[in-house]
Amino acid sequence: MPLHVKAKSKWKSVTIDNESFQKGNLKDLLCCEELSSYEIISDNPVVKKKSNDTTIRSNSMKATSPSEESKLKKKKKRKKKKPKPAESPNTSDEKTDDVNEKVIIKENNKKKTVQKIKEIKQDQSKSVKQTKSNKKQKSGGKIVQHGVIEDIAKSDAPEEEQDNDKTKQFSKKKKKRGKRGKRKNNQAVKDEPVSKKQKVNDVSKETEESKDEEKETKADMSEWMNLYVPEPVLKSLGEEGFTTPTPIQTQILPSAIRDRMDVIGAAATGSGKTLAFGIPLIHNILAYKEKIKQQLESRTNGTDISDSSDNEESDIEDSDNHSESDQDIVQNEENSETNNDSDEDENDEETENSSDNGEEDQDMDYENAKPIELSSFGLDVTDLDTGIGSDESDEEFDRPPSDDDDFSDEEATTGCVRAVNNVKFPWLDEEPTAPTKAVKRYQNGPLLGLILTPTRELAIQVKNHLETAAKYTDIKVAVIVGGMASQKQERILKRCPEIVVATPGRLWELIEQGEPHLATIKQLPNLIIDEADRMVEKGHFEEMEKILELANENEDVRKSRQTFVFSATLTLIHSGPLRVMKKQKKAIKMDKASKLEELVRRLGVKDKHKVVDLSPSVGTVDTLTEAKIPCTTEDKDVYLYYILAHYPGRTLVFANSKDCVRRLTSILTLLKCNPLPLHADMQQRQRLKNLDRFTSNAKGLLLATDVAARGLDIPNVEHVIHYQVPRTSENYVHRSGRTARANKEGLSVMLIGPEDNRYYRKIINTLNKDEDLPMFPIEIAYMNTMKARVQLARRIDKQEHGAKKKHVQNDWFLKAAEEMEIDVDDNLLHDMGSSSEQAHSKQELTYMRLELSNMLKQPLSQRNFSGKYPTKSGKLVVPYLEVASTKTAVTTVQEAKKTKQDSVTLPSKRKKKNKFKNKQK
Ligand SMILES: Nc1ncnc2c1ncn2[C@@H]1O[C@H](COP(=O)(O)OP(=O)(O)OP(=O)(O)O)[C@@H](O)[C@H]1O
Repeated sequence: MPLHVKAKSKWKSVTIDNESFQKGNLKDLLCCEELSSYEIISDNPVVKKKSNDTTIRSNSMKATSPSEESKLKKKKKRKKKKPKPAESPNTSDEKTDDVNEKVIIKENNKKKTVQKIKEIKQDQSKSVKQTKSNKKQKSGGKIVQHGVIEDIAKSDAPEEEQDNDKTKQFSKKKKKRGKRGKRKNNQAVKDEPVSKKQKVNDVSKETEESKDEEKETKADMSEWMNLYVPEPVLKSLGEEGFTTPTPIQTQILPSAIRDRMDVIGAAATGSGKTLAFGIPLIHNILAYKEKIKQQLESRTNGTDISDSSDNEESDIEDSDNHSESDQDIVQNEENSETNNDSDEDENDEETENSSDNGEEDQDMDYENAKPIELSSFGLDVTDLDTGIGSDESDEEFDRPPSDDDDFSDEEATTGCVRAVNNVKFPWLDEEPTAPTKAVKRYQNGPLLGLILTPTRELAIQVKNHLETAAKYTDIKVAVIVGGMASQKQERILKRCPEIVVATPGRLWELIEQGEPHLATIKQLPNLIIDEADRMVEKGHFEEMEKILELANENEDVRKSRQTFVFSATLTLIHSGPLRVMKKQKKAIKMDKASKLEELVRRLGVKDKHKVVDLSPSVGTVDTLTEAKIPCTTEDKDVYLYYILAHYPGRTLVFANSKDCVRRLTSILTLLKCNPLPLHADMQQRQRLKNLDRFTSNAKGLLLATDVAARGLDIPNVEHVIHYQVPRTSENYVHRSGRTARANKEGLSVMLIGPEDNRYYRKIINTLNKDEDLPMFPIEIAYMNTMKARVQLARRIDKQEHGAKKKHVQNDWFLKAAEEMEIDVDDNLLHDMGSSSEQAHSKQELTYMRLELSNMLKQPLSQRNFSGKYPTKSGKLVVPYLEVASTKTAVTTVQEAKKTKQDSVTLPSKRKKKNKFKNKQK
């Protein structure tokens, strides 16, 4: 079959040294030219296939006569015919010589391709640059031949083409298949002719994959090795970059996993307590599941389960206890109702009737809205257009609750994706002939771990944390908290998650309703109480006590259960004022031991338990810088504004009441500080939305009550400001612990008004702070302008909020009267003033807003400015003073502290020097 070369670039002359001519080797040669880009064209339509624009170096002879051309072709043919025809698997007697030739060419090509791959693989270890230069150095002729043959081979065989396509598809799939697939694919690459480009691509893909694998294996996890961490958890820890266990994790894991002891853990905020209880929990569940699986297998094989389980080691004792419990579960569940409604419409909007207790976890009000993404909290909740930070944000606080307001569907991404039929657990009674059914049932097992937390946000966070740690297992984690429709949570529970993270109120509500999965709480093998000191506070969580009562009902179950009790302030002791102690001679001083004893008793912890107390003696971590600003109550707003304006890092401001948060939100919004409120009276989705916004903004400002004080792990919070001093030392520790987490620096500042003084003293005493906290340095130059702004903002807020409050109350009263069909005496309603008075008030507000807006455009300080120098344009240029400090707040406080220390020590040094001089005299 005639083949033609179609030039795609210009022929370039090639110089040949004279010696070659003299030897007579090139007597027929007229000229020598080189073609770097070309296309092979065959008369056969099937062979008409383009070569790639492979830029190659070639030595070509341009024949000037037909005889010379034919000679050249013959030469080429002879070269190509070298391989034995027998080597070709496709050779057939019926085929033409041309076809034979092509097959031979293909075989030849295959060999070269394989050789090439080997070469390229070897070259992988060298730099890319080197590889390129190596290729250039190779003989041009060889590469030409390779290129030609490759193209012919490709075009020649449609079947082959298909195979190649398959190979490509396969190579796409291989990524998913992992190692095994990759090995197979490599084989495929060897067997098939592949283009050079494809080869290089494949090899580079392979290298990328092996790099990924390396990354995975590269993380040195040796420090976790003696801590009995399950393999899949190690893998996810490695991925998270957690190569070193924190001290609390190192201390707790062996006792919890190897010795299966109950653990009471106290360690500083941000020290990794969640994983300290999370890893043992995951371990226990994996061990339990493995045991059940083995039992199932032995059942299906006709072996007696009890025999095999009796002979097991290590975990056996515990597992046996579990199986004992399981028997109970079976009995228990047999009596319970079977649910088969996993196909329910997931888009229902339901009314929520949370019964959660405590200031931190109250019922939410609801309203309709669009779904939004809450990345950091892993939730999809419905959106609100209230625009926090906007002038309308006040409405949010005053609006009466609406019935159809709720979390959107599946907002709490529980990670429970399996459809579940029922919560029955009768795998032990299953016929050995039905292994698949039994395995399915086994997957829908009882509740294996319950984690109780005081707030919804913390519960969601813990759930996310555990899901990450357990991502290479089949363990399902669900969150059950108030503020979500209980029907949806019931659906989540039907999927039988092994772990439930919950706030006590909603959990108890569902238990009371007889939710079948939660009914297995009576056989609960793992219980964790996070922030335990808060959870057991008197009258705080009534439901908590009821849950514990139920879980501890069966003494055998309680004894076989593993219980974890954690908090940063578990061992914090309040000494109390000495004069009171002296007066009440009989008063017993609460010490660590008695505090823990009380916890053990109330939570049903086993008598033999391990206490790990790594909490710092001063309550807070070393990396936390603390400071104070003593001031009048009135000036607190100004100082707060000052800190925010000077140090615009991510800041969390705590106030003692929801009303204070509301007021500050309004004022700081007017001052364009973009605050985000967070308190228990807000709708749950708005709470999460604000947390998410705060987390994603490096200069975010969150104004919160103590609902955000415990456990929240928001990355890189730079400052915590206590607008009001917390009433307990525990709250001070937890609030301050939102910054300076995981060995990072952070600042905690207390604004101390006259009403805060005694609480401040108490905190300093309880936390054994050996000295008064340093003053937070303030530059007086800015204060007057700041004060004027703040005062105006306060006036606006007062007028606006006052009118709004009256309006809402009147509306509510009128509505109630209408429902009761009674007339309302006008005297009972708030006087909103005449219409002209109302119009006047509105106008006044507009002026004030305008004035504030102008004020905010002015510089904060006009020092260095005499006001005498008009510019070319005739306007005065007010020098703009950069208000944001170039130093961090932490550095500012630390430097001020050092200067103060120096100034204290200096006079005494001077005195000494003087004494020395006097003596000399
Ligand atoms: N071994 C580890 N290596 C690195 N980071 C870790 C490790 N363990 C936990 N962390 C990270 O440290 C941070 C704090 O952990 P965690 O929230 O568990 O602290 P905590 O002790 O429970 O704090 P708090 O008392 O405030 O609740 C988290 O971001 C967590 O992912």
